[in-house]
Amino acid sequence: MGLLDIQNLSVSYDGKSILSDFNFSILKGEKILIKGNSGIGKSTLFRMIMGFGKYNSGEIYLEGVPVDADNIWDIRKKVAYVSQDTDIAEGKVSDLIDEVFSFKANRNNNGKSDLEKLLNRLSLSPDLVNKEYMKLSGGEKQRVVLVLALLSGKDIFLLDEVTSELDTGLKQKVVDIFFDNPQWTVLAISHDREWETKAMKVIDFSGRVN
Ligand SMILES: Nc1ncnc2c1ncn2[C@@H]1O[C@H](COP(=O)(O)OP(=O)(O)OP(=O)(O)O)[C@@H](O)[C@H]1O
Repeated sequence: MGLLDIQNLSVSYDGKSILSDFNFSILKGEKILIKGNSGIGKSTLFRMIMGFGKYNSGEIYLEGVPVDADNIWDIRKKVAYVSQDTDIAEGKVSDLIDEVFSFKANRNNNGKSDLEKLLNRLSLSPDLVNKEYMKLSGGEKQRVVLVLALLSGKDIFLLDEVTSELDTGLKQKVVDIFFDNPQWTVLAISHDREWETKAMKVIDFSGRVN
C-alpha cells in the first residue's frame, strides 16, 4: 500500500455521479498532478480525503489504516489541505502565523525561523505580516496561505489550484518549493503547466466516464 490509498471511491450529488469506482495511490515523497475540466470532481476528491463530505462507497487508507469517523483527525493532523478558497480568515497576517504555531503539534518544529526565508522566496515583503489578511490581493492571499501550510510542519500536501492567481515566475517558485523537499508528498490540482512539467505523474480526470 502507499501512503494514501483510495479504493473504489464513488461519490454522487443529487443523484449525479461525480466519482465512480475511483482508485488512486500515492507513495511517500511522490508529487502527483491532477488536472481536468472544471466541475469534473477534482476538488471533491480532496474534500472526501479530508472528511468534508460523505461518499457512497469505497475506502480511503492513510498508511494502510482505513479512515473513518473515529480517526479522521489523524488525516487532518498529518495533511496540509489548501483549498481554492483563500478567504479563510480575518485579522492580521501575523495573527494567522501565530495561530499556526499555537497548535501543540507544531510547537517543537523550527518552522518560525523559516518564515523570513519563505516570505523572501515568495517575493513577499516582511512588512506584509502587519497587514490585515482580508485586505491583501488575491495573489498575496494565495502566497500567505501557502506560507501557513508550509510552516505547519506537516509533510503531506493537498493543494487545490494554489497558483492560479500568481504570475509565471511566482508559479514556478511555488512549484520549486514543493519539489525541493524529497520527503514531502504532494497531490496538486492545477491547470498550470509549471506543475505539469515537474510532476512525477499526471492524472487527467477529463477522460473519465462516471
Ligand atoms: N456539496 C455539493 N453538493 C452538490 N453538488 C456538489 C457539491 N460539491 C460539488 N458539487 C458538484 O460536483 C461537481 C464536481 O465539483 P468539484 O468542485 O469537485 O469540481 P472540480 O473538478 O474541482 O472543478 P474546478 O476545476 O472548477 O474547481 C460539480 O458539478 C459541483 O457543482
